[in-house]
Amino acid sequence: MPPCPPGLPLLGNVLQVPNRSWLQFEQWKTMYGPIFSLNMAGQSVIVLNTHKVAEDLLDRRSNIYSDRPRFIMACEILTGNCLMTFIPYGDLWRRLRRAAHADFNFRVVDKFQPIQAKEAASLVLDMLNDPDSWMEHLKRSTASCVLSSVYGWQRLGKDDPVVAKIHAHISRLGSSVLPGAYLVELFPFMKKFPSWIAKWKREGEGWHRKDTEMFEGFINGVSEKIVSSPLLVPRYDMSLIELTKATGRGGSSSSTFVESLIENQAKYGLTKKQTAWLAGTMFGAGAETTAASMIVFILAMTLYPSVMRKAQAEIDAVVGRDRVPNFRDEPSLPYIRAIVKETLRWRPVGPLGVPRRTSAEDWYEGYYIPKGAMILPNIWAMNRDPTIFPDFDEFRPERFLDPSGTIGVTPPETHSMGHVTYGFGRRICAGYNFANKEMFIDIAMLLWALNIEKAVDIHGEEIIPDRNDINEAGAVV
Ligand code: HEM
Repeated sequence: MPPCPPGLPLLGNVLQVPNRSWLQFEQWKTMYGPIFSLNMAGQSVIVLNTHKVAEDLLDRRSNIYSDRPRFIMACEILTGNCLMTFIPYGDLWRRLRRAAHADFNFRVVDKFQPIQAKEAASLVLDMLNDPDSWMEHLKRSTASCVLSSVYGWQRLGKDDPVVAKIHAHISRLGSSVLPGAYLVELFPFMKKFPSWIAKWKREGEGWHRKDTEMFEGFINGVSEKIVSSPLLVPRYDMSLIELTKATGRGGSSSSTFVESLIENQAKYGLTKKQTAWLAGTMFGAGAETTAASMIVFILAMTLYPSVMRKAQAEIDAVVGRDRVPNFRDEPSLPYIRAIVKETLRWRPVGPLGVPRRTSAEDWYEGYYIPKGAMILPNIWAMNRDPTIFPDFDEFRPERFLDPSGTIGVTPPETHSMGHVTYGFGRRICAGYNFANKEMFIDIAMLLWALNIEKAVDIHGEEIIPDRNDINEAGAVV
C-alpha cells in the first residue's frame, strides 16, 4: 500500500482527519509524497497529490478509476440510482453522460450564450440596485442561468419557491454524504430493513418520491410545450431590456437541454424518470459550484485591486462605454479569460473533487491499490503545486499569459486548463464548458459596470477580508 500516517488499532486514521481535510492532506503530502493511503476504520482511502499521479491513474487508467464510492442514502435511496454524479460507472452512467455531453460539449454549448448574457446583465442590475445582497444575487443568477438553459424558464426571482425546493433537495443530498450522517453507510445490511421499522429509510424514500414528482413535473411542462410554469412570471424592467439588447443577441437559446433530451430520449435509451432526473442533476451540479466560484472572484477582487484595474483597462480599451461586453469580445479579452482560470485555480470550490472508487485491484509504482479503495484527488494541493505555481497563494492571472499579455499560456500538466478544479478522466465535470462561459461573461459584465472595493468600518478604516475564511456547509466550499 502507499505510505500511511500511523493510526490507531481498528479506527486507523479516522481521528486524524479534520473537517478541512484538504489542509491536513497538503501537509501529509510534504511528508509522504505524491500518493499516500489512509485507513478509515477498515476502508482504504488513497489520496493523489500530484498532477502526474492523478493523470497516470484517473486519466490513463480510467477503466479502473471511474467508479464512485457507494453512497447508500444519497445514491440508492434519495435519488433512486438516477443521479449521474453519484451512480456507479456502467451502462446507465454512459447513457446519461452521452445525453449530457450532446448539449454541453464545447461545440454546442455556445447555444446557451444568449441566456448567459441576459443573466449577466440582470446580475449587474441586481448588484447595482442592492449591493448588500451581492452573494444572494450571485446564487440567484447562477441558479436561474442553469434552469433557463435546462428548462427554458425565464429569469427566476430571488425568493422563487421552485428554486427554494430544489435547493432543499440539494442540501438534503449534501448532508446525507457527510461522514456519520447515516449508520447504513457503515452497516450496509441495514438497507434491507423494512421501511416501516426504519424511519430514516421511510423518510428517504418519501423524499425520493416527492423529488421525482417535482423533476417529472418540470419536464411535463416542456413536453406539453408549456413554456413557463405559472409560478414563474418574467419581470423584466426597461433598463434590463436595454442592457440585454446591448449584448447583441436575444435572450433565449435555440433549444433547451430538456427539449433536446425529450427529442432524443429513445436514442439514449432513457426512461422518463431518468430523463427528468438528468435535467435536475445538471441544476444540482451546476448552480452552487458556479456561484461559489464567483464568490471567490469577488474575494479576489477585494484583495487584489490592481488586478481589477488592469482588467477594467482591458475592457475599456476593447469594449468602451457605448455598449456592454458580449461573447464576441472573448478572443480580445485575454486578461479576463486568465482571471477565470486563476479564480478556479486559486480557491477550488471542491478541494477534493468528487471521490472515486477502484473497480479492480491495481499496482502503481510498486504500490498495491486494492479493489474498492476510495480515491481522493487532492485538487487543492495540485492547484498549489510550487513546482508549477511558485507563488501559488497569490491571485495572479498574469501566470496564464505570455510576457506580451496577449497570448494564453497554460501548464500542460493541468489538462491545458490552468487548474484541475473540474476533475479528471471520463468523469470530469460534465458542465465545465458551460461554467467557463458563464464565469467569463459574468466577470466581464461586472467589471465593466462596477468597482469592487473593501468595506470600511465605523472609523473609516478598510476591512481586509480573510482570504482563508471559508464556508464548508455542504459539498461545495
Ligand atoms: C465552476 C463550476 C463547477 C465546478 C468547479 C465543477 C466541478 C466538478 C467536479 C470536481 C466534478 C467531479 C469530477 C470528477 O469526478 O473528476 C464535477 C462533476 C459534474 N459536474 Fe461540475 N462543476 C462546475 C459546474 C458544473 C455545471 C455548470 C454543470 C452543469 C451544467 C456541472 C455538471 C456536472 C455533472 C453532471 C457532474 C458529474 C459527472 C459524472 O459523474 O460523470 N458542473 N463537477
